[in-house]
Amino acid sequence: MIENVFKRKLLARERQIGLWLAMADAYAASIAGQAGFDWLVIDAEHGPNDLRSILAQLQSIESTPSMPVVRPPQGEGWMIKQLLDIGAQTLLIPMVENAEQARQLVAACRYPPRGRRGMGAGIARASRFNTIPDYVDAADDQICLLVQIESRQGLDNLEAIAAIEGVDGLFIGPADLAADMGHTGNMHHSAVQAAVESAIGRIQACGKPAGILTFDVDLNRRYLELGATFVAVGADVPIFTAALGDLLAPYSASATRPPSRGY
Ligand SMILES: O=C(O)C(=O)C[C@H](O)[C@@H](O)CO
Repeated sequence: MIENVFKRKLLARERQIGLWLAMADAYAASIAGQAGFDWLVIDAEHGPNDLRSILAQLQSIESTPSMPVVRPPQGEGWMIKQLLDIGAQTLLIPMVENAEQARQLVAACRYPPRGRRGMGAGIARASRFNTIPDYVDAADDQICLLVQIESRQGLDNLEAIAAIEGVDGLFIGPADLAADMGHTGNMHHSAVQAAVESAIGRIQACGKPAGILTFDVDLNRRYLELGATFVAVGADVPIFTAALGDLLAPYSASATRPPSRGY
């Protein structure tokens, strides 16, 4: 069986530094994989990814030291089935707001009788095309399910969501949380930051690892100090945009200099 190193380290509470990939490009994913990040999010919620582009990125990351995490547009059973069959082992599910939703997600990630994942990996990449003889027996334990808490309702139900066996980590989405709290585009608002910091503590008090994404290095240091285990520190698109703007700036007043506000 292929070991999910991200999951092993997460459960051991080893700090893991990640990068968001929204370029939806396998060649760019290879470059990011060689840069030394522990984990890379292939983002199909806001990146223009489909099953084929996710597959290509999984294949290119496999030959690097990084571990892939796939974020589908939402937590639908049929999407999860396809992603697991192409070999994704770690999923990050957006907008999880209650325990029942979390329970359904866990079931979608596990074979019967523990869950309701459809049989068929024998013809898919997950089992390396049926060359992993014990795949069906060993698969469940290598799947890592991360759920995103990014609304007031999700915060209200945080403890109930964390209590679901099979939820391996809780990841705070500060941009969506800020929007839901009425501070759209301003995750730095003091009320949002207070909610984020409290959530990091509450997740750990439940005995689960906490994760988050921000492009702000000082906030990342703070979150790590507070005990966050898996922290994504940037995203490929804004990094590329800023680097191109910096390159062009000495020659042109029209160089693009986007604000780094983290949404
Ligand atoms: O709410 C958030 O924050 C997220 O879910 C991450 C966002 O999708 C975005 O900030 C990625 O750049």
